[in-house]
Amino acid sequence: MIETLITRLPKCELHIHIEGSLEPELMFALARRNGISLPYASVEALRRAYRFSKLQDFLDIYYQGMSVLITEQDFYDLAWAYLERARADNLVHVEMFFDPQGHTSRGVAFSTVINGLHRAIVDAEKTLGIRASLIMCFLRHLDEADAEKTLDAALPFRDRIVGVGLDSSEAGHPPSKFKRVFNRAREAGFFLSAHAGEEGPPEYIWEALDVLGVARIDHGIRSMEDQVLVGRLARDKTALTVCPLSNLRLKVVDDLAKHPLRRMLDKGLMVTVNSDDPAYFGGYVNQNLRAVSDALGLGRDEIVAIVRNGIEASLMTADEKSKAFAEIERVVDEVNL
Ligand SMILES: Nc1ncnc2[nH]cnc12
Ligand SMILES: [Zn+2]
Repeated sequence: MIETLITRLPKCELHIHIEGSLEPELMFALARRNGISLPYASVEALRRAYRFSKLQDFLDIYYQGMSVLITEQDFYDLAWAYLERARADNLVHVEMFFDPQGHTSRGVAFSTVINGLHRAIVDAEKTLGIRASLIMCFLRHLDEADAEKTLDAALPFRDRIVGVGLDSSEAGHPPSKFKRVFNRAREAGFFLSAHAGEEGPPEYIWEALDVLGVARIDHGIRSMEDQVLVGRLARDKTALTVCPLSNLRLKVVDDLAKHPLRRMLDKGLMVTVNSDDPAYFGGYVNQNLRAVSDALGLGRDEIVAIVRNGIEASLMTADEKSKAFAEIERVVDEVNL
């Protein structure tokens, strides 16, 4: 029954790295198309390599995987495959991260990336009825000057990018390292978010809020180690884009039954559930919702609250949000748990 509810509710995804949706089958197809050889004999061998003991283990494989993306059509095919999959999960709106420096550092032009992703988004809106927006992330293991250059490259495409985020290796790379570039992004009118408190300490969440001035925290699960911070996040209704299967696969939690998500909800935090890098972590949004529902015994009210949070925290228009809330009411009545 919870299963039916999860499937049928209209949902948003606010934390998906589009390069992290590159399924092994598509990775091999693109490698073949572009004459690139991968250091794995088969799709199965590649999948077997997806055993991580920390964030950096994953990132090493993730950057290697994205090296098959060369042409505009590759970026189109990547985003299109994800959007079709998202539609099957009944997502109505997606805010999609992309990592331009993961491509420009390999000689792929910024315009190639953005043109391919944007074209898939336009087509998906027309033929799948799903809306998507792009959030450009700076790689925090690189220096701020590199992020500044990336922001300069993005400005001609300002109308195709809604926001700016911060991702990659968290430990040792505090948000404050990117203070100036985030200030510039704010002045240019971008929505701001940052990964913080995934592996990094609660101090990084404070910095993301107070130094970078972000409106949303990606992950943020380590906020639970600082009750003053929890109070602040709850009072301000700051959305946290939590990614349970990612946390499990990257050993941020060793057991989903111990995941802090339910405690976060109990503290009044605005928790949303998302997939992060679904091709690597074994689940899209519905699978993440199912997994936490099973492991933490979440019932109808908690699932509906999480899904409503995702809609509320999204960049959809007020009108789109009202429609989604009305559809939630309708589905809840119909499923009648
Ligand atoms: N979970 C994650 N944390 C930080 N950077 C990432 N880039 C892609 N996935 C990420
Ligand atoms: Zn992420």
